[in-house]
Order: sequence, then structure tokens, then C-alpha cells
Amino acid sequence: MSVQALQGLAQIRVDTARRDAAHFINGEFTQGLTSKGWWENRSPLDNSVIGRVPEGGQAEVDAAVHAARAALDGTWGKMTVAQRTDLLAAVANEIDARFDEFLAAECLDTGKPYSLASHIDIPRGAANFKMFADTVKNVSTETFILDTPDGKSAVNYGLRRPKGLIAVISPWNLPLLLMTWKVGPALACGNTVVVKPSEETPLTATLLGEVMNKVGVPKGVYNVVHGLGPNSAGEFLTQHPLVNGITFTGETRTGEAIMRQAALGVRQVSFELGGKNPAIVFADCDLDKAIEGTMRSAFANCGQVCLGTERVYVERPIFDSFVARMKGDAEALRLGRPEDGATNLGPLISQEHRSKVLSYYKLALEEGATLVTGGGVPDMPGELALGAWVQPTIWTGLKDDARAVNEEIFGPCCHIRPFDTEEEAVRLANSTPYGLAAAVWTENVSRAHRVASKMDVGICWVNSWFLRDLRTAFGGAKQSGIGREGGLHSLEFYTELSNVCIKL
Ligand SMILES: NC(=O)C1=CN([C@@H]2O[C@H](COP(=O)(O)OP(=O)(O)OC[C@H]3O[C@@H](n4cnc5c(N)ncnc54)[C@H](O)[C@@H]3O)[C@@H](O)[C@H]2O)C=CC1
Ligand SMILES: O=C(O)/C=C/C=C(\O)C(=O)O
Repeated sequence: MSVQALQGLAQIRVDTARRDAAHFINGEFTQGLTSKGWWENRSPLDNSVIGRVPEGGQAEVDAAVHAARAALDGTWGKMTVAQRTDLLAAVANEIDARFDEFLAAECLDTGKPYSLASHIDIPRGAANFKMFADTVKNVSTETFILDTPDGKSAVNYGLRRPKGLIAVISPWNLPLLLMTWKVGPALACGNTVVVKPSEETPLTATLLGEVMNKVGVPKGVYNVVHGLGPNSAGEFLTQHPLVNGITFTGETRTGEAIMRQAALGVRQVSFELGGKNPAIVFADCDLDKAIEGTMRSAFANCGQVCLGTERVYVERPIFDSFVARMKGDAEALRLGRPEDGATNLGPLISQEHRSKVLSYYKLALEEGATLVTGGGVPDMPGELALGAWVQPTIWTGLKDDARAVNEEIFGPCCHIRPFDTEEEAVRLANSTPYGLAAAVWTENVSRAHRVASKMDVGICWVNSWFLRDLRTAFGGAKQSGIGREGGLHSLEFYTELSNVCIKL
């Protein structure tokens, strides 16, 4: 990135920094109907106050839900697919046009490096609208001709209609990416949405409201209510009787709570939950690629990616060299400010999350880990010393039943363990209650197919990680989720499929 571009981003950063968040209800920004209160949005970089966020309560949720329901019966509900998808393409173009603003807002909330967010978070924000607009324009449904007893026939065809009002509960690790991964298909299918973004990351969801207004998305189609989870906007929204479906990405335990809330009125859910993802590195891998890929999968976004690798199984002949190279590369990672082009890693999202990650750093040692590198808090200069920084950390030597090997930590850390046979590696990889993603590193194509087919996961990458084709099924097995989203799979959740049977 050029120096001028960086200066531009720094300027935007300051402007954005002065902005308090607002709810976006029925096309209007509002800072509250009932003054439930505010919380301070703090920068994970240095704990400074970025701005304030209004806490939505039942009144804000009711207002947003009623606006969203009215929009279903208004202009939006009457649009043709072409009109709707043209609008969503315009949303994507407007995100691209305001790329720097989205980038600055996302990095302000999360502290993640511009280099990461400019390649992943913001482009995916636009792509999520464009891809699902394209998908719904080209979708067909099943048809069957039935021979009837009178010697004639009947024709059956499937008809997809919007599900209605979708509640979107999104997390803080990839805020715009994960929120639009739900809002894009929901709107493409003709639904309306009420979004409850994570309390840690209110800015890009708010900014998207400006985009919706600018391109002419009708009022009430996209709504945002800020708030917390239990006994706050999250719970009020997911319990609301006028909500028809709930899509959520976040922790498995939160998914359980939301599922209980969704049970009222038997609303459908789509969940992408936690992971404790394995990588299996065979001795026949391309070691350079395996190291590079495992470094990214363990440390990208400071380890705060549900698809990230926290367990690495390495075939014994290359174990020592693999660990040594990971150690060297982890120690070379540079922690720093988002706008610094040399930064590889930002801070964790919050002091609270850092306490959780550090408690696992402590626990791993208590459980008998050998610390390869990291394990604590880095010395950061100046005001950064107040931020939520942790060291990239690698352990070896833990037992298979150690909590640090089985529980999602969601930080920049991994445990590396040797294995001797393919069967052992597969058994170990499948040994947790989670089943989100796996990475397999081998140059043997037959082995790649064989091992991938035995992984109890929703996504298995071979010789890659986080290589996303948005048309494919995405979701988790076991306790890592319910349902699949992506491409046509998203239609299963965001539309109601009815069969029309016409007697001829
Ligand atoms: N993508 C993932 O798999 C993510 C996993 N995590 C993990 O979860 C842990 C907790 O982090 P949180 O931010 O608290 O994640 P969380 O899963 O509790 O929260 C995610 C979203 O759910 C909302 N929420 C929480 N309780 C709710 C309820 N009862 N009803 C409706 N909405 C509710 C939150 O307000 C937020 O918008 C982290 O330490 C991390 O380990 C966190 C974020 C993303
Ligand atoms: O690419 C995606 O759609 C999602 C990626 C990451 C997550 O879902 C996550 O970290 O929660």
C-alpha cells in the first residue's frame, strides 16, 4: 500500500473514531427509543474509547421487527428478482466505493491489520452480496410429471418463497464478512433482516445502513439493533414471535441458548459454531507449503477464526523440523498497529477475551505442556501496553485428553503432536466434540482423498486453508453447527420451498 493511501486511511480512522454507533431502524439512524443505556466501545489496541454504543432493548427490537415485517408487504416484497438483485449488486458496488471507510471502521473496532482486512474482510463484504444476487438469478427448482389414475397426469414443481423475517446474530472476529454472509443471501431471497451485531464490533453494521439508503434499498429491509446477548437485544430478538428464522455464528454454548430461544414458536435455525480444528501434516507434504499454511491457520486474525487450526498432528519423521520451523516463523511475527504495513498480528478483541486466552496459556503449562514459544503477554511500546495483546504460542507434549487440546481457545496458539500412522492421525483429528474444519497436508493424491473422506467435519482443506468458494456448502458437523450455507445451500434456510401440484 502506498504512503498516500496509508495517510488517507489514517485520516479516515480519526474521522470514524469520533462517531458513536446508532441503531438503524426503518431506514433511520436512531440512538435509542428507551435510553436503556450506552456502553463504551474500546479499542483493543490500547483500551482507549472509540465511541459509545446505545444498548437496544425490547422497544428497539419491536420497532425493528415491525419495520422489517412491514417491508415484506411493501415495495420490497413486490420487487421482481431482477430488481432485487440489481439493488444488491449496487450494495456491493457501494461497499467497494467506500472500501477505505469500511476498512478503517473494521480495523478500529477489531485492531486487525489493514493488510488482512483489505484482503479478506472488506472484499468479502461486497462479494457476499454479489454472489448471492447472482445465485438467485440462476436458480431452478425440481419438477415431476405424475401419471394419474384417470390416465392423465399432474405436474409438480417447487416454488421458493422468502422465509420472512430473519434475525442475524453475528460475532466480532470477522464482523462485516460474517454479517453479510447472512444478510446477502437473506435479502437475495427476498427476506428482510434485523441484525444484532456483536457488542464488540458495532461500526461496519452501522455503516452498511448508509449504503442501503444510498442505493435505495427500501426502508425496513435492513435493520440493526445494537445490544448485548442475554436479557438484551440478542435475546429479545431471537425470542420475538414475528421472527421466522435465526442465523447465528459464534460460540457453541451461545448456540445452545439461542436454540432454546428459537424453540418458542418452533423457528428454524442455521448455526455455525465453535471449532477445535485439526491439521494433519504427512511426511510426504510439501513442507514449505505446510508450514506457511499452518502458520496462517493458527495465527491469522490473532487466532480468532473459527476455522483456525489449534491442533497440529505431524508425522514423526518430520516432527522436529516442523516444530523448529514453526517456532522460528512464530517468533518472526510482528505485532503492531493496523496501519503499519509490517504488522502481521493485531491484538485480541478485548481484555475479557485476553483473560480467557491467557487462562488457557496457564492451563496448558499446568497440564504438562512443553512451551515451544510465546505463552504470555508481549512488551508493547507506549499506549499499546494497555491493549489486549498476547504472544503467538506453540506447545508440544500435552496428553490427548488435556483441556487445552480439546477446548476452543480462539487465540494465536496451537499444540503440535507427532503421529505414526494414517489411522492414528485420523482418529486423533476426529477426537473432539467439534467438527468444523480440517487441513490435510500431503502430496499423495490417493491419501488426500482417503483421509478427507474420513474427517468428521464440514470443510476439509487439502494443501490449503481458508480457500473459499462461496458456491460450496459451508458449516459444521457435530457440535460445530446446524445446517449448511453457501451458494444454493443457503436457499435451504433462507427460503420456504413449497410444492405446487397441478392436475392436467
Ligand atoms: N466464530 C466463532 O466461532 C466465534 C467464537 N467465539 C468464541 O466465543 C467466546 C465468547 O465470545 P462472545 O463474543 O461472547 O461470543 P458469543 O458467541 O457469545 O456471541 C456472539 C453473538 O451472540 C450474541 N449473543 C450472546 N448470547 C446471546 C443470547 N442468549 N441470545 C442472543 N444472542 C446472544 C452476542 O451478543 C454476539 O452478537 C469467545 O471467547 C470465543 O472463544 C467468539 C466469536 C466468534
Ligand atoms: O468464509 C466464511 O464464510 C467464514 C469464515 C469464518 C468464520 O465463520 C468464523 O471465523 O466464524
